[in-house]
Amino acid sequence: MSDHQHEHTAEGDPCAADSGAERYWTVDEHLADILGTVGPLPPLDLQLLEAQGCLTVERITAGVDLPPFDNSSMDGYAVRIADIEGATEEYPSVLTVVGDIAAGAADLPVVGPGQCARIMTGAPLPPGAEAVVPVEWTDGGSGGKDAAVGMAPHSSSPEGAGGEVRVFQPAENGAFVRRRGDDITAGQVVLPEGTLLGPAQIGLLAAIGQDSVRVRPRPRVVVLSTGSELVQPGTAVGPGQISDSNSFALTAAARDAGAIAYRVGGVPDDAARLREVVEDQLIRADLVVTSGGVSVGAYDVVKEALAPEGGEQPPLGAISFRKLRMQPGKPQGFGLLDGTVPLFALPGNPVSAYLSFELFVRPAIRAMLGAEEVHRPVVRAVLSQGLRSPSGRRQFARARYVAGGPGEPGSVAPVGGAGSHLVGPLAQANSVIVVPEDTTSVEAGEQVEVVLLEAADRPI
Ligand SMILES: Nc1nc2c(c(=O)[nH]1)N[C@H]1C(S)=C(S)[C@@H](COP(=O)(O)OP(=O)(O)OC[C@H]3O[C@@H](n4cnc5c(N)ncnc54)[C@H](O)[C@@H]3O)O[C@H]1N2
Ligand code: MOO
Repeated sequence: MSDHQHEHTAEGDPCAADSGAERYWTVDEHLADILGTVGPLPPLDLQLLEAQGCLTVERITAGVDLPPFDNSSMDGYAVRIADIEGATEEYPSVLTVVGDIAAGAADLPVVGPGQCARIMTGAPLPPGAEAVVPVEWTDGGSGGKDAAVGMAPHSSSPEGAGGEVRVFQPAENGAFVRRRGDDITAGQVVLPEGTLLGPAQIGLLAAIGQDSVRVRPRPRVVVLSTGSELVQPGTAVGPGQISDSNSFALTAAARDAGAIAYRVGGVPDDAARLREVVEDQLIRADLVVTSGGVSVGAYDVVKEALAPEGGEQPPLGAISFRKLRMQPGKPQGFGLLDGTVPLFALPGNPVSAYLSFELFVRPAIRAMLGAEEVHRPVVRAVLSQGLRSPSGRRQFARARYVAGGPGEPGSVAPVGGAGSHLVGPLAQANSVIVVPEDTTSVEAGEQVEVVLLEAADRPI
């Protein structure tokens, strides 16, 4: 066995120390419990920019035509086509300019035979006009024979809105005119139910005059970490202390999943204090995530606070603490606070906490958002180095995945060892290799299942 393979054995891993008597849940049973408990949040009307990244809950119908009126797609002259038939550079049509129409103009001149109106892009086509000729096809009203390259600004040259203009080319009926309703007609369904609102969809809603939209809102996720050893990053780390990294990683992961996430810094190992904090946070939480304090240690306060045994206080909710057939992430707590707010009590080891979030909390957040696909993408890839795995556990080994060429599987290499404290390699990983419960080793060259943690597409 190579040194590298040795690193990936479960030897020395605390998760290997099972008592045997207790019932273990499978990963799939735990996930089924979660997805059977958590559902989409009730819809809300949100301001357009608040709704970015959310899914619509009803189809959106336009109440207006777009464009709302016939208008010019060019800066030029609004003309009657009979007046410019056969026009050439040598024999231009000479038209009388009866007015100047800016975008937003409401009072429009009538264009009669032999007449035209100077018109800007987006300005309404005046009555009588049938087409627009771009200013480049004219002398721009200069009286000269040469084509104009542009128009003098109205403020410095108001005379351009009068006098005469020479047109050097004919145009077809409707040339450079954007017709009312050629984009969208009133009554048309512009976004089906379940549309993900990105920039273009938000722009469309604004274009049809909507300032709010009915969506599944982003869940508000409160992340708290427990442990008296924790200090906040930026403050001095004393003997036996460590920086609280879980609350940062999990808050970032919650945002990445599409939630509005609130990070609550470390709560000391004091069950009464933790109960208070959780109760306070319930005001703003659609989902609560804690890390630490769920194994069998004397200071594992999350269990004590949330599922007190024989205590005086009633439990805050029905939180079940269980062991899973997985590594990392063996101890897990899940249930509803107050009968409504899901709480995930994740293990404290940083790798366990983060991977538990990706595998269990992220799907719950996405289910609350109303997403159809709640899981990270899974692919098959060729393992580039042998890997050992504990028996009876589904192992999630941190890895780097490289996509293959067209029609080819990608390749995947484990990074770091199996220790749940290894945050360095975790930051290099873009995926996890899934080794099934009954597999204790996989050889280089074999295909494995890989969960991609960095999807190419966005959260929902
Ligand atoms: N006798 C046993 N001991 C342990 C078992 C077991 O079955 N029997 N399970 C081990 C496994 S597996 C895990 S995972 C951990 C879970 O422990 P807890 O959830 O109770 O977490 P803590 O004890 O509070 O902390 C574990 C570890 O993680 C560090 N930690 C905690 N919070 C943070 C944070 N916010 N940021 C960074 N690091 C954090 C903490 O300092 C500990 O080193 O239990 C094993 N033990
Ligand atoms: O099972 Mo624990 O690996 O360190 O979460």
